Amino acid sequence: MNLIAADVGARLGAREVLSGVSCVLETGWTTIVGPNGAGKSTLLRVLAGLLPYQRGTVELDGRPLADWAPRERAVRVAWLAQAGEASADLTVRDTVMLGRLPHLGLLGTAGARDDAAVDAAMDATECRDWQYRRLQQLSGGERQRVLLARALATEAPVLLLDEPTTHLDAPHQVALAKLFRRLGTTHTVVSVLHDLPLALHADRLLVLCGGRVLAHGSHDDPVVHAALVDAFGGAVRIDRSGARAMALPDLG
Ligand SMILES: Nc1ncnc2c1ncn2[C@@H]1O[C@H](COP(=O)(O)OP(=O)(O)OP(=O)(O)O)[C@@H](O)[C@H]1O
Repeated sequence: MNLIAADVGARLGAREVLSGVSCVLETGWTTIVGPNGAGKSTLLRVLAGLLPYQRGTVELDGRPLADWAPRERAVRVAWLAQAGEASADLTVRDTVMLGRLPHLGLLGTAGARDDAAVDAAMDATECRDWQYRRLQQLSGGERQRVLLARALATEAPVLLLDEPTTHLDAPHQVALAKLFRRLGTTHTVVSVLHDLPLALHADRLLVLCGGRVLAHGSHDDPVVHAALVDAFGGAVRIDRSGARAMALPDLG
């Protein structure tokens, strides 16, 4: 399932935050990178149908996003917010079960299918061991893994994840990158990441700066590397000496 943005322009207040953004997001793991304020979260919110835009079109599987009924869209597009909201009083399991809401009927009764999806999502982010603890009893990184599990529990074919690795330690960041790579073989995974070394493991990078797409392509594309250096004003250098390019801070 793909998401296609064509010439999207979006304003927040009086500011034009996205200008002429076009991109095709399809099966695979794409990471959006760019400096603070580049418009990454705004683009993700537009793609999720959470923010109206003033120009252009966004289509999910060939149909304008706005034409999808909210529940139809919610079972196809999962969303993880940058600072995800969750009730501190809920248990981990109940929080992850909220990801099943778009699937539940009018009575809202979860069945075996929902339980299985919740178990699989908790296993994927390693939070099943504390499924009966409340969110208020978790650390920042543990909470983040629960919120990611909530998004995964939707079993949506399109995952839009705003800074999913926030608060995570190195082993869990690596585990997530592996998960996204694996999911990317069947799903459309779009993440916003600030961690460039990790971002370069995505199948494709979308470099955003000043609300415009500077480049969109493979992690080994020199045009993408040049756009990264451009976007970060030379604070980043790309080392292409190894089997896979690395983005490194350039301290001069
Ligand atoms: N409610 C708002 N009203 C006006 N401008 C806003 C509003 N929210 C965000 N902006 C501006 O829109 C621009 C894009 O914001 P956005 O959150 O999309 O950036 P980002 O690339 O995700 O940044 P970061 O890396 O800091 O998370 C920023 O310049 C920001 O100041």
